[in-house]
Amino acid sequence: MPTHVNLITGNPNKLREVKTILEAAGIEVRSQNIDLEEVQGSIEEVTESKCRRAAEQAGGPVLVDDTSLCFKALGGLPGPYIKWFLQTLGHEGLNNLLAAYPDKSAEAVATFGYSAGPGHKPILFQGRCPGKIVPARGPTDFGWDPIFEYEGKTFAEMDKSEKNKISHRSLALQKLQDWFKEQNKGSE
Ligand SMILES: O=c1nc[nH]c2c1ncn2[C@H]1C[C@H](O)[C@@H](COP(=O)(O)OP(=O)(O)OP(=O)(O)O)O1
Ligand SMILES: [Mg+2]
Repeated sequence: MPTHVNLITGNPNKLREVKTILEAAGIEVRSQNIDLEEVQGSIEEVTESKCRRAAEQAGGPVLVDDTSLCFKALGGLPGPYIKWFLQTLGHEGLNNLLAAYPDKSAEAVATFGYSAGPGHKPILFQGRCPGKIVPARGPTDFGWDPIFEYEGKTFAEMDKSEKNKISHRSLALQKLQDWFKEQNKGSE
């Protein structure tokens, strides 16, 4: 296990969740807020490019998190473009996108990219959480949490610890920790 990671993000809510999850496993989370250009493409392409840029700009090992929200009825859109859809349409507009479809199911997808430094190929770790899109319920402090329902509760209605147990982000970070452990074995 590395003793720390450098999470490059401009999102304080993400940072808080990643800190809670990784610091429980003994990995210190440092962070730099570098504004990274985000390209278009598949979820994996977007994360890989974001991670490469982050490593170049930070000049060392980095971790990034790119989060998608995929609507089944829309063939996976907005996907990695959820940030712009959310900013432009809001919670109500996102619900309205699905008005024409009976299927409200969605998937929250966290894709972390880890790079050992500039020029090193990013390694991706993905976690997916199934849910459905509902009219907003609960506190509105983090993104689309109020409109994403998992087993009867929106993410916003859950305690932070409850969300962190089942979320897309915690599933992805579990894979990252498993990989760190594997790497350690190899070097022993
Ligand atoms: O667990 C989450 N629950 C609710 N909303 C969330 C979550 N995780 C990300 N989000 C929001 C933030 C942004 O509107 C979009 C993802 O965009 P994304 O580019 O990954 O995040 P960002 O630009 O805020 O931060 P960063 O500097 O790490 O790229 O979904
Ligand atoms: Mg972003």
